[in-house]
Amino acid sequence: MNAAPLPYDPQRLAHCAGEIIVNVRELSELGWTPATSSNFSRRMDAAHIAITVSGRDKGKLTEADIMVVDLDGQPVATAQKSSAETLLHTQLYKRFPDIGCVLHTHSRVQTVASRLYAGPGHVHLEGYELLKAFTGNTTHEISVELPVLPNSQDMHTLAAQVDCLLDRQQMWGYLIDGHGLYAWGRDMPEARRHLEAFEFLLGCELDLRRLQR
Ligand SMILES: CSC[C@@H](O)[C@@H](O)C(=O)COP(=O)(O)O
Ligand SMILES: [Zn+2]
Repeated sequence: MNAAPLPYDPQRLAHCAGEIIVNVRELSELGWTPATSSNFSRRMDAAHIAITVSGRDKGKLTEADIMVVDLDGQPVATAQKSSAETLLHTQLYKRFPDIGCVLHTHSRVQTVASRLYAGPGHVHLEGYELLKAFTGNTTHEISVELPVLPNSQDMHTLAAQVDCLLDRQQMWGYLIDGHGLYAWGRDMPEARRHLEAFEFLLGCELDLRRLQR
């Protein structure tokens, strides 16, 4: 008996999975995905998202660790369990049709910064040449407020907080207190550039705080 045809293009899944695997291996080598933390996704088409399976070692991903969900986060043609934080990915894809990639990491710099700036609720980034790494910015003479949200194990609570922020401002990422960073872009290179820029700028802010004490 023939199996039912897949509702997505398997070659597109292979392409997206390959992109996730290669990039996440590099991020893991930097120490940004400790202890199976972090999750990653890529838009495949208008209705399907390739996303990491929950609980996998992100430094050792293979194609078997990437699955497909729909825009409501429901698994498609698989019994695997997607990331516990799937809703934080799908809310972005649903809301912004041009977002193509969402990256979430737990680096030490991101985690320490999230603790230090949870009180004010944002990290003020100003005067850095690297602010031009964020799409749309053409000068260092601007400021970017990176939001810091309270952590929660309830993804609906977190997603509601993110939605409130997205109603008010254009943004390329946010921190969650004691947790890590979400960053995104239209494709993998853009999302990765934003993620690396946040990591670098947060590292600068932490160094400045230490040196100015
Ligand atoms: C291993 S602790 C980190 C998790 O609780 C979570 O924050 C995380 O980033 C990974 O969850 P996952 O379900 O593997 O996508
Ligand atoms: Zn996480």
